[in-house]
Amino acid sequence: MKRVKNMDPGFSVPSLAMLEQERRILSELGNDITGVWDKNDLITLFSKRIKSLFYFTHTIITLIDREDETYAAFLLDHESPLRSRGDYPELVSTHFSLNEPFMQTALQAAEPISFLLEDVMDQPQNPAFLRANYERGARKLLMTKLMNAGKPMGFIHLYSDQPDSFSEEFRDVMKGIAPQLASAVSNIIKNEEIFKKEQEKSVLLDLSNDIATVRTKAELALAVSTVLRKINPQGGFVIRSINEDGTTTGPYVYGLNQTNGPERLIGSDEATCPINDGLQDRVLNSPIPLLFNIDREIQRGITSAYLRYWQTIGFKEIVGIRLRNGDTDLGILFLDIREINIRLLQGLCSQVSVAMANIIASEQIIKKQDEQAFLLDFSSDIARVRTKSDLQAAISRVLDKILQTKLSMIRVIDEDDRHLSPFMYDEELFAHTKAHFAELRDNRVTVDDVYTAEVLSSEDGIIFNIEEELKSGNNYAKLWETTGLKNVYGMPLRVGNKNIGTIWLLADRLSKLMLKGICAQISTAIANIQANEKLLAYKKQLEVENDYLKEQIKTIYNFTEIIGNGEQMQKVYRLLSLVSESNTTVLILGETGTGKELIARAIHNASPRHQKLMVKVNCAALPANLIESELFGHERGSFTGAIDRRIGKFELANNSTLFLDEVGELPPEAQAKLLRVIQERELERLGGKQTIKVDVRLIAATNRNLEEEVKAGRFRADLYFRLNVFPVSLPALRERPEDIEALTHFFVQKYSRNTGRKIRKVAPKVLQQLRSYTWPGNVRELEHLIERSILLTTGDVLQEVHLPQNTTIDQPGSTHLLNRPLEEVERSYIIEILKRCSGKISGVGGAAEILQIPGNTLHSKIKKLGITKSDYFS
Ligand SMILES: Nc1ncnc2c1ncn2[C@@H]1O[C@H](COP(=O)(O)OP(=O)(O)OP(=O)(O)O)[C@@H](O)[C@H]1O
Repeated sequence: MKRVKNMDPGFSVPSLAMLEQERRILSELGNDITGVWDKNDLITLFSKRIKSLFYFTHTIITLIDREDETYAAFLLDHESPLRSRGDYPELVSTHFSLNEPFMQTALQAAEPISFLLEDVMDQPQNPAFLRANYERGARKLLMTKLMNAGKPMGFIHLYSDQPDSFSEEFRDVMKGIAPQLASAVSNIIKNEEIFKKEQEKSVLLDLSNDIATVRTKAELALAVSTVLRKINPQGGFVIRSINEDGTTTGPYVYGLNQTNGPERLIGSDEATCPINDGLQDRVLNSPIPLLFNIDREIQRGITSAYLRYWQTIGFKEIVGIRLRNGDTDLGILFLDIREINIRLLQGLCSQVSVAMANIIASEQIIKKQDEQAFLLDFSSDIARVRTKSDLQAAISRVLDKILQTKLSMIRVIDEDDRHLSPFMYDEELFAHTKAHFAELRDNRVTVDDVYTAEVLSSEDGIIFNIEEELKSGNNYAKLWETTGLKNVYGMPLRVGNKNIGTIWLLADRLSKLMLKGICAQISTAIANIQANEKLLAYKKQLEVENDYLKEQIKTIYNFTEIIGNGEQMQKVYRLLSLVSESNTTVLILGETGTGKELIARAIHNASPRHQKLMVKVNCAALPANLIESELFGHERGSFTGAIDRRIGKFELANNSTLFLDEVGELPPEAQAKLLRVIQERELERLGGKQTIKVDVRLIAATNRNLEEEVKAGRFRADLYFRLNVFPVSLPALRERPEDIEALTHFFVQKYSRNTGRKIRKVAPKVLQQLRSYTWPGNVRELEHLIERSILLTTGDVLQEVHLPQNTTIDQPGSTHLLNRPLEEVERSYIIEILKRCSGKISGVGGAAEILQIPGNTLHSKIKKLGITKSDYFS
């Protein structure tokens, strides 16, 4: 509706009625405008009323931003011809500088001022919207300043496609209604602010209602999604929480809209990113929300996987704001929104933070409860453990199957408090690197070893990151790497305050509480196993001692009763009283059957060690290949036939006396070992690695002339000197005939008692016979003779003894064998065979082989029959 007056400048005098109408319209407009609170209302009202009076094509209201000296569109006309332009959104969102010539002119003008677009649009600094309007047909622009509290707050721009538009009258009208327009704009701004605040309040209030009931992550995700929908219905969000390690973050909860595609990052491995990635750290350090352009951040070189993922799902700009509870950073809320409303976001974040802290706290409580329940289960499993295999089973059940944790190695500290021996490990785990594993396993690790020392001295163990250990050249790391797990947990095993070993577990993650609990349980189990093993060893030792004792009781009569008070034996007694109480090594020399063992027992019984059993080893009675095992013991599997661990006689005699009978018969290797044990007072079992300290008193005996044996090279001189510390020589029976009577009476009594006979006397003739015999088998021979004779005696007097005829012994092949006792025949026959074998008893071509009896049996027979070397070497 073009106004006639404007269309025809010549028609200058308006009719009264027209003026009236104009005044009425303007006054109505003024009244109506002051009541406007909404942007659309204002522009509609303005266009409706003014366009019926004056001609213009479209309008726009801009507002000045004093802070950054700019102005930007505030109120747009729906009829603007610019709307069809591609750059329209940019034009209406651009903040133009106030300091360009066009705007400066408009600002300085006291009254509405018009411009011909042609004149101003191409001036270099002038705003782009001038040319844009021109291109859409506008020719003239009228700028009317809107004032608020004496300062310009903005402009109403009116455009016309007629270069002669905007008459003086129109400018007067605009000047007249400018204050009302300004106050309407102020109202709208205020109204918008109030509305915005109300909206914020209602958003936060709704959120706080929702948040109050949040207990789980899913509920938190829902609450944040709901609030976000109000702020930006299209946007998604991700909350990344700070992991336990304090250096990385991972996705915590998220809400991505439908267009954002699959949420594949969540829970996947790459989702964990370092905090210091150049973006997350910036957000965490900023008290206000930060807006990021994702493409730009990636161009800047930030490589974190979440950023690339967001790019692929179409996020363009992201606002990041830190989530904190008190002084503790919890994580970051990333929102897919373009506009930052600091107050709203801060309100949102503080509520989310509280909810998140609550969820984390309740998750921790649940986790702790789960862990405690788990440890309780484990502890009841462990309580049943008695053996290593029980423990291995319990560990594999719990660690492997439930915690995805592998046992690399348990080492326990040896008795020497210095070395650590492998106690348990999972060989399967290193199946591909068997050789390397075996090499490291067999290393004699000590408590001073770098990693072991570090672990043993730590309070709660050390976590070794395998990747970092590889870089730093840790030799074990190459082995660990093959398992594909990330960390090694080296933990001390302790019972009370005492370190008992180390445990090395492989896992990606383990909680401290669990680790401590598991290690405490395993420590107890190991201590129990060790105690149990000790108990079994004691039991075994007791059994061995017991067997030994039983065996000894069969052969031992009355140790303290040594018969014979003659001059020769008195000398012996004097020596015994000198040496018994000390720990000195005694070497007892004497022919066979002179009572060397008896004297050895007498020394032991008179020594402070008498509470414990004296242990005897007959060095002649054992095959050479078993002597070492007999003396020093062996570990299981140390040689063929060693099916069980065995304690040697040396260990058995710990804190007691070891009697080495027939020491002259020891083979050379055994002599060397014996020497070492005597020198060092410690030994190693065959096939064993551990050294065992022993406190043993040695008594050795031999019927050989050891000096000659040394000279002949059959006996080590150094061993001889070690044994010959305190020699005691026992007289042959023929050298002490004065004792024969007492010995005879002693044996008569003993065997009468044993056989139930009542022989009270020995005929003088018999005593005479006994005294005149040469006794090659010494006291033993006398004892056996009396035993035999008693069986043949019928009355209560021993009237007859059957002494061997020395002259006939040497002729066993003769007819004299007839009419002789079986034992004598046996004796003569054995001597004959021994002569033929040049004294060789066992082995190929030995007497035992010819006689077809075991070597040990032949030894016993030789002893029993009183056969000496002089019998067959003469
Ligand atoms: N003085 C003694 N009083 C009582 N019995 C004795 C005496 N001397 C030896 N005997 C007895 O003689 C037997 C042989 O003694 P013993 O075994 O001690 O001799 P030995 O010298 O060790 O013999 P061998 O060298 O053959 O091993 C034993 O039964 C022992 O009790």
